[in-house]
Amino acid sequence: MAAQPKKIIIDTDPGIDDAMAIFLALRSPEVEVIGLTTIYGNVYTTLATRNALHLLEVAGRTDIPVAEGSHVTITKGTKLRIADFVHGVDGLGNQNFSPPKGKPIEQSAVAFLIEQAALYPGKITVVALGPLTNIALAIQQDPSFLKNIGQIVVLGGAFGVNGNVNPAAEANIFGDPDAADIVFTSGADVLAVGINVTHQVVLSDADREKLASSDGKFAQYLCKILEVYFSYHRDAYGTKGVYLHDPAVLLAAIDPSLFTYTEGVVRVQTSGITRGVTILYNKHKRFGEETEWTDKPTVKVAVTVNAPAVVKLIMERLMDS
Ligand SMILES: O=c1[nH]cnc2c1ncn2[C@@H]1O[C@H](CO)[C@@H](O)[C@H]1O
Repeated sequence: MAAQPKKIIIDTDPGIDDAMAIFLALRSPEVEVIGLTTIYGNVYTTLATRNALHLLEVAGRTDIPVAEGSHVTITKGTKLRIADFVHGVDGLGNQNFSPPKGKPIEQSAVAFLIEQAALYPGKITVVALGPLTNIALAIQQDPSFLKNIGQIVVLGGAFGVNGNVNPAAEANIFGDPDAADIVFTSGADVLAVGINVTHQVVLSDADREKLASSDGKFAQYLCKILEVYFSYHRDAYGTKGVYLHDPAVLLAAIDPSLFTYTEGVVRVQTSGITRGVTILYNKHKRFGEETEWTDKPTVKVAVTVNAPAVVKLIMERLMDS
């Protein structure tokens, strides 16, 4: 008998690469998307909700609930850093899509996360593609969430490399460093995939042409919205391709064997010039003194990725849609 698909909730701030990840999930028989929860990051939360509903309408999957997440950081910060220069002002490549017909469910993202984890104890994977506010709030608000949640797969961090917001910090962690530190030290089964790994997963110009020439519904849609993302990468990195952060991380939730991992304690700097930096203690040295890493739960952190296999799988699934 075929294995039951893994139930996933995607916590997302769509976002062009978020759109790819959501479509990829909907084309992946290994997982069942039981809901989308929204968060600020690439766009403000209100627009993230609108875009999540829109993407599900494009996919013909309005059966999937969307629960709106926090509009502020866990410390109630409202000076959010929004990456409209990466994704366009609408978050989806400046396409002026008409507003979605659907509405988010009444329940908040945090309430939805807590409820679903309790309904399916140990069975749900949260794929967190934005700042970690909703997940940290779920951890704080209900002690049962930590016990009930299966795995939390996080796109976040820059382990041993420069960030993408500044030399220290990666965008999702920078968005809410306090929330990230709560999640990483919570004791949950956390797998973090940082940009040290996702920067190896590149969609080239040639790949994009291949997507454009396929008649896959998702491929066609994505080709429309990808131009802004390509142009940002050309300006910021001088590359002709784009980084597939979110879809790569979705695949880490689906098939962990596409990546290799290490395990250790991750702490996040929450202030100062290195605010948002992620530091993994690899346990190679036993420190004589207590540190801020001592006696904290460990998480898994991705180290390498089989990039050709990941890009191939993403392409295949988006073209076959
Ligand atoms: O330069 C950037 N600033 C802010 N966000 C970015 C930048 N580049 C990519 N992303 C977005 O942040 C996540 C990965 O860190 C991805 O979701 C990507 O779309």
